[in-house]
Amino acid sequence: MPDAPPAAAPLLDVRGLCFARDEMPLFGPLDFSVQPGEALLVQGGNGAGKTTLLRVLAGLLDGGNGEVRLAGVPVAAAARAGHLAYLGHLPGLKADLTARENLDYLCGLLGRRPTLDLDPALAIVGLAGFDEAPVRHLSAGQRRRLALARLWLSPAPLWLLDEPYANLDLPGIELVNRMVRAHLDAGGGALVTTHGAYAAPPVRTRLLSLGHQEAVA
Ligand SMILES: Nc1ncnc2c1ncn2[C@@H]1O[C@H](COP(=O)(O)OP(=O)(O)OP(=O)(O)O)[C@@H](O)[C@H]1O
Repeated sequence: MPDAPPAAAPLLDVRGLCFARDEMPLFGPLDFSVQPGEALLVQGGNGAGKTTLLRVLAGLLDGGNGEVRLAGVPVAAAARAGHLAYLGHLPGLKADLTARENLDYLCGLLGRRPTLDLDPALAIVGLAGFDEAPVRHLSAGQRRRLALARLWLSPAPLWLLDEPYANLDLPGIELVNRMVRAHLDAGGGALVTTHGAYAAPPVRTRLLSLGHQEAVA
């Protein structure tokens, strides 16, 4: 009988991840993984460490101890940006560049799905017609939508989404949910932080409350 094919490595596998600030432990040790097709919801109150966790995972913040594997391979913090897509509180856009120039710049820096172009991505997030607008003229929600266009263009299978619903109207919340669902259907995975007080993606989701993890679906 032929051997069963090896199981795919998790998109993200975290072992013994701890973080302390000024020698005060904030979280950990944490052990969790994200499989292809799965979202992990990171919950906790204000100041619990959700943003810190995502920034440590994205390699934007030093000081985390433990092992982080991406698709089965240990990846040092400094090398992680090219392997995942991070959507933070601040959209990471350049205010003086136009919406389209920002996408062009970020895709040049971080890569782009070859099957997708910038204009369709702008249209998907509801920014058709805003391509030549400088980002400083966009509202907070429009900037968040532009950051979502960048996310949609990213070739990275793992998304780290910090409060992705912030500043979005109801259609924007539904847009995030559609994007997450499509990304997971295509074999991607996501970590999504939320206070739990409002929207969460309607997808196969496990829950990570900082300090303990439980299956909810
Ligand atoms: N740059 C910083 N310097 C010092 N302490 C910080 C810094 N950033 C965050 N903290 C502290 O670290 C803790 C965790 O902050 P973090 O932003 O990760 O929490 P959070 O769970 O994302 O909170 P919220 O739900 O309010 O966004 C908080 O006590 C915060 O005050």
